Amino acid sequence: MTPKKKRLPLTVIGGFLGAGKTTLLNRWLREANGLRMAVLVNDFGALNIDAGLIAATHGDTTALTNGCVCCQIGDDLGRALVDVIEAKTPFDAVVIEASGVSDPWRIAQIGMAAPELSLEGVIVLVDASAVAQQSADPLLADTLVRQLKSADLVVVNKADLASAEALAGARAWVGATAPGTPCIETTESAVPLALLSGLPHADVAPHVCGHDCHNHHGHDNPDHGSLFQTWSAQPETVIPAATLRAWLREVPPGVLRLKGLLRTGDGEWSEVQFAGRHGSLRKAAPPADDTRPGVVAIGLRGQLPEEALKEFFAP
Ligand SMILES: Nc1nc2c(ncn2[C@@H]2O[C@H](COP(=O)(O)OP(=O)(O)OP(=O)(O)O)[C@@H](O)[C@H]2O)c(=O)[nH]1
Repeated sequence: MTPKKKRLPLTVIGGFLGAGKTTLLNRWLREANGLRMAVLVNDFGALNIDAGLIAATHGDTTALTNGCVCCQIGDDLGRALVDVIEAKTPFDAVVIEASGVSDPWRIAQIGMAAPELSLEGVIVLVDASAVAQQSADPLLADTLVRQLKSADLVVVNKADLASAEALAGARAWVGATAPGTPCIETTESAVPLALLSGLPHADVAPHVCGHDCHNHHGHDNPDHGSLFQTWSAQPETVIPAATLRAWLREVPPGVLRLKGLLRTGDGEWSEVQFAGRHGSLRKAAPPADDTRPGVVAIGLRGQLPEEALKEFFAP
């Protein structure tokens, strides 16, 4: 019997800004243990900080640039997927991290167009500690709902930061928005890699969700690129860790998400993160290549405090 050529499983990770997508990706890469995973990362912003954070520890990461993967860089994604499919040393799986403001289902559709790929599923993360506030914001709600409706599996993450009441609220919101979609709760995006093969295979049934797919994955308002705005800088000077920590305690209003890799001392680098009202700073290995420091902030258009950001990061 001739063995059937195995199609490359594709998984798309989506979810709102800061929900834990990169954390999940890094976890899987740590667990991959001999599996060769191709990772395509898209950030909403001029600098692709995520690719830097992942590439700092793992290889085979392709940064997709130019904003939101689903509506602006279909070609880039297509080209990156062809490279993965045609790689001399074959990959075992491909994972795409969608930007925090994009619709992961659109990305999955681009992937499904390639006969060499088979869609394992779309995993959508939700920040348990912030989703109540985010979904109540009329300007953010549509993006969150669209993401959730794309999911084959919903991961309610950051359970450690949420009160019992907030967790119950997040669970109820997921249940009402994407009824019947499997949902798990995690801290630090603890979704085992082994779970991948258990996801519905969209090449068998386009989407196992119990709804009309067209409506279910409605894309009536894909223009989220104009809803959000980014600001970025590449500060060459050292910003001491204590100064950054103090700033993170009082991030100016209007910043929904901020992340970066910065110099915090002589030969010392730190990863700065802010999402859902929580900021953190941790030491990072100095980048091996000539990566420059960089920081990206995201907010609703017109609400990003650009002057305050510039004053602090790029005076
Ligand atoms: N306390 C806590 N922090 C978490 C958890 N998961 C992720 N984080 C932190 O939250 C911040 C954002 O996590 P990321 O994995 O970068 O989120 P993301 O969804 O990739 O963010 P974007 O790409 O900007 O949309 C980082 O500082 C993480 O270390 C969690 O379960 N609990």
